[in-house]
Amino acid sequence: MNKLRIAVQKSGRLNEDSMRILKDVGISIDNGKDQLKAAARDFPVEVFYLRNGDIPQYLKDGVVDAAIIGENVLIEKGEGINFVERLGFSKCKVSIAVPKDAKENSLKDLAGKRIATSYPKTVEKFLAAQNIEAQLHIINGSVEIAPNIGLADAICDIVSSGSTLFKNGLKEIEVLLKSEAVLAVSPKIDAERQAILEKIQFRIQSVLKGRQSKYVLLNAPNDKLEAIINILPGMRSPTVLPLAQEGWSSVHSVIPKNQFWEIIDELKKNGAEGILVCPIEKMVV
Ligand SMILES: Nc1ncnc2c1ncn2[C@@H]1O[C@H](COP(=O)(O)OP(=O)(O)OP(=O)(O)O)[C@@H](O)[C@H]1O
Ligand SMILES: O=P(O)(O)OC[C@H]1O[C@H](OP(=O)(O)OP(=O)(O)O)[C@H](O)[C@@H]1O
Ligand SMILES: [Mg+2]
Repeated sequence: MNKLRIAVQKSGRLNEDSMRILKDVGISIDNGKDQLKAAARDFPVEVFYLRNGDIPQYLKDGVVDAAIIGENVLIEKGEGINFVERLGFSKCKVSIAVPKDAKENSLKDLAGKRIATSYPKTVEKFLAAQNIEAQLHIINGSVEIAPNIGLADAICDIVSSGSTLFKNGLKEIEVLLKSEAVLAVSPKIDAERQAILEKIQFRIQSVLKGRQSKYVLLNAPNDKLEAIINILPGMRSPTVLPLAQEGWSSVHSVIPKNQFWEIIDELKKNGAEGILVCPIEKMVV
C-alpha cells in the first residue's frame, strides 16, 4: 500500500504544534527530527521534515502529498495549491509597518518608497491592486531592522503580538493578510493517498472540535432545571440524570470554549452548584 507523504516544518514555530496534531490523530512517529523522513507506526503515513519555505515547491512537484504549513507561505509561494483545513495554531498577520514617527499612514503613501520584505509576491500583489509602485528589497530574516539601518522606508513581515515592531520603533499601517497553519494538499495527489488524507482530515476535525469545546457537569435543584437547560447548548441537548438526593439532578453538556466564562456565570446565577469542567479529547458529531 502506498503511504501518504506529509511534510512538516523541521524546526521552528510550526514544528511542535504540527507534531502534536499528528499525534492527536493517531500518527505516532518514533524517531523525530534527526531523520529527514520517518514512517508512522500505526498508519500508512510518512512524515518529511522540511524547511517551511521549501514546502510549496515539494507540493507542486508532488514529492509530498500534503503538508502542515503557514497559509502566508502558501499565498506567497504556493500558487495552485489548495488547503483543506485550517488548524487553529500559528495565527499571525502579514503587515506593512513604518517607523513610528513617519508621515506615511497608508499603502498609498508608499509610492516610490523602499520596502524590505521576505514576502515580495504578496506585497507586489497588494501594491499592484492599488496601482502603487514601490521598490522591494528582499531579505530573509530580521526584516524589522531594515528602516533603522537605512535599508528601507517600510517593511512587510509577520506580526503576531506586535512586540518585534514595538522594539524596533515601528508602527503597523496596513494588514495585508491573516494567516494560520493549514493542511495543504498537492495538486498531484493520487486517489489512494487522497483516501488516506480524507481519513486524517476527518480525525483532525474531531480533534479541533474537541479543542474548541468543554464538557460541563453540574448539580441543580429540579425547579431550576428549565432555566439551566435553556442556557446550555449541548451536542443535541443536555443530559439530565437524577441525583441520589431527591429533588436534585445532575446536568451534563458540551459548551463552546470561547463562551465558557459567560455560560458559567449564567449557570451560577440560575442556581447551578458543583460545576465541573473537563477537556474534550475528540468530538465526533
Ligand atoms: N511570531 C509569530 N507568531 C505566530 N506565527 C508565526 C510567527 N512567526 C511566524 N509564524 C508562522 O509560522 C511559520 C513558520 O515561521 P518560522 O519563523 O518558524 O519559519 P521560517 O523561518 O519562516 O521558515 P523555514 O522553516 O523555512 O526556516 C510562518 O510562516 C508563519 O505562518
Ligand atoms: O509580533 P511578534 O509576536 O513580535 O512576532 C513577529 C516576529 O516573529 C517572527 O520572527 P521569528 O521570531 O520567527 O524570527 P525569524 O525572523 O528568525 O523567523 C516574525 O518574522 C516577526 O519578526
Ligand atoms: Mg520566523
